[in-house]
Amino acid sequence: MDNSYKIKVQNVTKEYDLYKTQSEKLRSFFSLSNSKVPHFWSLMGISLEVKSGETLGLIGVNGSGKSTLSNIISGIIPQTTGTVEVKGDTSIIAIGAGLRGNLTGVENIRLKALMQGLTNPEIDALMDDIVAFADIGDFLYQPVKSYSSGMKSRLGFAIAVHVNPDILIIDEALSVGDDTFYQKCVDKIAEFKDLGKTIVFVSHSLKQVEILCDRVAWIHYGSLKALGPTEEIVQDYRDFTKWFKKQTKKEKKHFQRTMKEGQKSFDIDAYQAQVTKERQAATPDDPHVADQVKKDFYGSVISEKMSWRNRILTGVAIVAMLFACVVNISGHSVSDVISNPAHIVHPETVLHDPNATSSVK
Ligand SMILES: Nc1ncnc2c1ncn2[C@@H]1O[C@H](COP(=O)(O)OP(=O)(O)OP(=O)(O)O)[C@@H](O)[C@H]1O
Repeated sequence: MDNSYKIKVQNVTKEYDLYKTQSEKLRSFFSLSNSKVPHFWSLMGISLEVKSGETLGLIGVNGSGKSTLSNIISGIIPQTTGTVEVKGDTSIIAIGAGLRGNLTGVENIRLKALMQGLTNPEIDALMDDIVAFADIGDFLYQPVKSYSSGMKSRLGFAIAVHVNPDILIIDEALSVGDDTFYQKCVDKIAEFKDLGKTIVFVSHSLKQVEILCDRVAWIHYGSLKALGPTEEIVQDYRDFTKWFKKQTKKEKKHFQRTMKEGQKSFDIDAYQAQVTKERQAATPDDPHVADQVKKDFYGSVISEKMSWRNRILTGVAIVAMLFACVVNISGHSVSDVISNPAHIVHPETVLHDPNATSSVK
């Protein structure tokens, strides 16, 4: 196995605002509301590398952040902070990921393949193989929204493995298929491994993880709890689930609540300060560490909230648009209204006054 990395994730966090309504979300986007929206940190600073030709498993309890991480690596959702370097074309297989519900299976095959950079003749040459692998019969000509989760998984898997990606991200795709399809997928994944492709494999099935993965990352309530050889990490995780199962109902609830509270109260500034301190300790002679950390945290992310500059520009654009609308309704030209603003509120005096100097548009 080549030791260079294919995927490098550094200090990645993901914050969600827990809006109650769409209007609350819209108001917050324009920062028109000061009401405190509760936050939730789905990821609280994940750093890991996936080596070229490696299969990395992502395991963890429900809601721990596995899909969030795989979606960030695939570029489906942006991270809140941190950097993600991906060398190669990823292709994600998650149930329904990237499939458009209103398009048929065949249309989805073409769309996803085109998005992956294939030409129409290349897609035509692959079509029969993809159709045979998916094996969903006439449903191929039906809109995907009518598919069962197993059918979506079959189609998604069939497309992803045939467009020849460098990196394959498989998120729980095997859990919904029947036994025949499962075996076909396992064989295909093994084929991919033999070809030296890089795979990120998200699964609750520790057996599948043991069969397929070289290393495993255990994501635990938004943090990277452990990363290492499959056997060791899977054993640690089994020990944890055994311990958890032994707890009383009340203890389990308390544990889960405490972990989730930690995700709600995560302090991104304190995390940035901690990373800065660690890097300064490692490179004490470098005076630019703080600036570099800031760049690493925020340099490659697009803010999901508006900056003050953009808010001002948006405000100016809205005022200009409203002004143009009112001028249009008044029947005057822009220059008339600017030289005599009263025209805007007395349009009829101009429209019907033959002595008026203003021109009517
Ligand atoms: N759009 C969203 N808005 C708010 N919270 C979200 C959103 N998407 C995910 N989350 C939260 O982020 C956390 C991580 O979710 P994620 O789907 O990544 O977990 P997971 O480990 O893949 O879970 P599972 O094993 O159940 O598939 C969960 O608590 C989830 O509720």
